[in-house]
Amino acid sequence: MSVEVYYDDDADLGLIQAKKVAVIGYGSQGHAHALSLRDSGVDVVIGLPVGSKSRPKAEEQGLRVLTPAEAAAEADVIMILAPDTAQRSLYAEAIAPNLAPGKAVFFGHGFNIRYDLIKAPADVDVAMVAPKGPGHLVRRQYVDGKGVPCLVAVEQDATGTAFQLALSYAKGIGGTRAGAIKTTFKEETETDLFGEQAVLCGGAAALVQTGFEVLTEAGYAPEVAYFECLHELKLIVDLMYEGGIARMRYSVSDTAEYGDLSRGPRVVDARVKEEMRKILSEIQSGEFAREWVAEDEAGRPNFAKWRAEGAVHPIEETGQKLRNMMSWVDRPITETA
Ligand SMILES: NC(=O)C1=CN([C@@H]2O[C@H](COP(=O)(O)OP(=O)(O)OC[C@H]3O[C@@H](n4cnc5c(N)ncnc54)[C@H](OP(=O)(O)O)[C@@H]3O)[C@@H](O)[C@H]2O)C=CC1
Ligand SMILES: CC[C@](O)(C(C)=O)C(=O)O
Ligand SMILES: [Mg+2]
Ligand SMILES: [Mg+2]
Repeated sequence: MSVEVYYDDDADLGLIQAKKVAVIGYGSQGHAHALSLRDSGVDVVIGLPVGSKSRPKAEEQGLRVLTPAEAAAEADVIMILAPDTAQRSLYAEAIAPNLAPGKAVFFGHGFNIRYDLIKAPADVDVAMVAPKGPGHLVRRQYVDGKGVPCLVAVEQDATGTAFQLALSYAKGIGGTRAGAIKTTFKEETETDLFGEQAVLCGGAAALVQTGFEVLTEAGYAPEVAYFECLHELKLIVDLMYEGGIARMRYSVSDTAEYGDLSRGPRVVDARVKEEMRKILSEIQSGEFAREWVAEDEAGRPNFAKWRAEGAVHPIEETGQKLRNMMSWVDRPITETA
């Protein structure tokens, strides 16, 4: 099955420049979309609740900030970049009452549409522009003249132009510099959740922490274990990013490559693969979504407990100390104006 990939020349920036865009939320993705759209010549307004701690940041960066309802009322395109768990009530209270035929509701991730938490009226466009990277890097890449690839999807095409408009939006945030892939809300949501749970965040964090624990519990210095299991991972992944696993294997020693080929499959073995399949089926069945929505409604007790446990894992203290010695590594996460 081949996918359709769109680049800058396939997208007409004029389509989004002709609209007023409300970006609702000014966090990781919100600030990146808003600032890059503005720099691409788009008329942007930010929607944030009164008292939101993001308000001063957006205002300092020269953006006009209204409440979500006011921003939605003014805009032709409403991009929802509040947390996934906040979107359902935000939509019901502030966005739905301010929709009109021909407007567009956009998402940066398909969670609320895929799991039927939001249902838009038939006369509006519903589309998605989902960058495949953290918001702060989406902005950094845009500023550096590069881009983070995006997934673009249309759930509802009331105007007949929803896809071209979404592609134009993707161009405005630098996505079509790297490539925008046409997909569906279902595919984006399920693969994004799987990727972050099994590989990118959950899998990688557990791999790093466990490797660090094995070395330090065996008596090796935490500093050596940190460099080995965390710091160097970025350098190894950089090679994979640039030229695939093959380039990484080309660059490491034969000894490392033999260890990789002979031991890697023992670490990520058939049991791990089976667990990954289970994780995927919980996503596909909606079990994960129900669990996460219930956890959020209960005040996030497990989330808070696990987050606190992670924050005091010994690798964090060791890392903090070592990163302080490498000024070029500890690059603060800033909202690049
Ligand atoms: N983080 C990422 O890089 C990626 C995120 N996404 C998707 O983008 C969306 C946004 O996620 P992310 O950027 O991580 O979110 P963040 O948690 O970083 O930021 C959320 C923003 O929304 C604001 N907010 C909170 N509640 C409301 C509300 N009820 N109404 C309006 N604004 C509100 C917050 O304000 P305050 O400061 O007051 O809390 C904050 O500005 C999600 O759908 C996510 O899945 C997709 C790809 C990557
Ligand atoms: C990998 C995590 C992510 O899906 C992302 C940055 O793409 C997210 O939801 O933040
Ligand atoms: Mg993602
Ligand atoms: Mg995600």
